[in-house]
Amino acid sequence: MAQQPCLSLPEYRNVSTGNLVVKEPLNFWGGARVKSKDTKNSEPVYEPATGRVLCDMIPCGEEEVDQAIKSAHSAFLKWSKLAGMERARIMLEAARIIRERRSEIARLEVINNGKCITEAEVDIDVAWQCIEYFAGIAPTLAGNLHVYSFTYSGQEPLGVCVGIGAWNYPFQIAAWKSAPALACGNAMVFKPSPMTPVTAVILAEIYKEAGAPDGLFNVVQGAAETGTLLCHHPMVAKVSFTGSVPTGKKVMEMSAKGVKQVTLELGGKSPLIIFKDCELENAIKGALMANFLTQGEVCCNGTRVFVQREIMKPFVEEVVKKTKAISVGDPLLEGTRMGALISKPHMEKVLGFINQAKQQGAKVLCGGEPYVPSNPKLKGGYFLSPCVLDNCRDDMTCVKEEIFGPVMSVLPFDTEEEVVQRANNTTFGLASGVFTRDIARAHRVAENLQAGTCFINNYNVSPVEVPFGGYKMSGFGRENGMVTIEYYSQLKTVVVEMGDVDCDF
Ligand SMILES: NC(=O)C1=CN([C@@H]2O[C@H](COP(=O)(O)OP(=O)(O)OC[C@H]3O[C@@H](n4cnc5c(N)ncnc54)[C@H](O)[C@@H]3O)[C@@H](O)[C@H]2O)C=CC1
Ligand SMILES: C[N+](C)(C)CCCC(=O)O
Repeated sequence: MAQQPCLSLPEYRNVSTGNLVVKEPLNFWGGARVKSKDTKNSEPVYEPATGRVLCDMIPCGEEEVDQAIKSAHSAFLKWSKLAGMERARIMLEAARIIRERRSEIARLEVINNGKCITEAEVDIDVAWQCIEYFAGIAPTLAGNLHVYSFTYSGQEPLGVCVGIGAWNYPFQIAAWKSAPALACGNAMVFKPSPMTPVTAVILAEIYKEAGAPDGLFNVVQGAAETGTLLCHHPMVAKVSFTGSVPTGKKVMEMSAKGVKQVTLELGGKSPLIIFKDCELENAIKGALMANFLTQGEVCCNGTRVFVQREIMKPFVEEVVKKTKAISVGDPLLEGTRMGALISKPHMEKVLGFINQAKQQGAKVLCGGEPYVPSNPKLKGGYFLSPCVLDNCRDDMTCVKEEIFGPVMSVLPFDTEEEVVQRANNTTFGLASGVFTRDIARAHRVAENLQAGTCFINNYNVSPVEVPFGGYKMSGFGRENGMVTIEYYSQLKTVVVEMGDVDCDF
């Protein structure tokens, strides 16, 4: 096996856009970075802000996936026997190291993903908060004793869990999946998206440095083929997936063959409903937060913005003014508020949605075009000016399908009953939002919306203490919050007879 010791990584704290090349191996198992064996299927990974090759993603084959899973299994045997307090101590140390290396990890995330630095720093904070939160739960995972029937039940881990991640929150997704898994006593093999292979391996190094047994958190690189190998492997007990609906269905099918548990965190086309009695300035800020974080590449974004007709004009005027003022450019600069989309094909897909919207009668109020920053080193980057679409109708493609780009569709409505019905008229159900000063209306609308989250008078705030996940085709299972423990553990019931066996035979 081509194993290498933990490398001392270059100082990422000082890298700038356009000058980093990652050469270190990006897999991790057995407590060390591992070079992929077969380079023939390697794919270039691009820096979104420049279009330059950042590194090669060399997918893991069957033998390597097997090694990673076996490494996880041997760690699981040790880790699952530790007391919750001991697991917590190691996880808290991992959270502390992430905090210490925040700036360096955030910069790497920016270079690989294209999002702006202020957002990436928040993502890294959410990652260590998530690990800290689940570390806090680990010692509390005691069972229940039913004294008079003398039975007891307790939570046991599942075994080796697989995490499959998307490219929009690479480090944070790795933390959201590994923290509850490890807190419950499981081990994990994580496969990042082939487009963002760079930061998950740093999380693996951090867990090791914090004292985790070798093999506890492993990283295998690859795309669909490697993901398939993971889902089919007989030693895997669970798959937690973040990504698109079509791939989520495949993951579920493959997992069904081995009766593996599944968590699916899939796409969305979430509604944001703005009533005329709202505080308009906050509603406008909410609409921007609901659409333009991470260049609009966020699964829970509120991309269908329903605005009550009476306030449509002032809303649109101000939203367009603020959208035009978003500074797009070098994502590593403090002043930038929107970076580059993940890839050229993805940018073209988003532009295709905008063109189709125009053909179907939507009006582009601003943006929606490739943007070339003045800095020459960014001229090959995948930048797009943020876009607001007016004259939208519910039957348009831009209103029905997940675009995953900086495109807000604005739709007028008249009554609460009508808008709730239209908001629910989708196969997705990840998130939703409502702006109103009427507290009774806010709760009524939240109750009637078919979505896993409803934000009242804000959008896209997801503290790690609260569950996050979808209704309908946006998936099932939850991430974050106490409830996630249920998705990474199983219950053992022990029945104790205190007298003689009452036998019918
Ligand atoms: N819910 C969300 O947060 C996300 C939604 N999306 C949506 O999906 C679209 C396509 O993006 P992709 O990155 O191609 O998403 P995808 O769903 O194909 O990929 C997500 C992950 O699944 C892996 N994967 C792909 N095929 C697999 C298979 N057969 N078995 C196991 N794993 C497999 C990928 O390598 C990646 O790690 C986006 O344009 C967006 O609309 C994408 C990323 C995240
Ligand atoms: C961090 N947050 C809540 C804005 C989005 C996380 C979900 C995703 O992976 O898109």
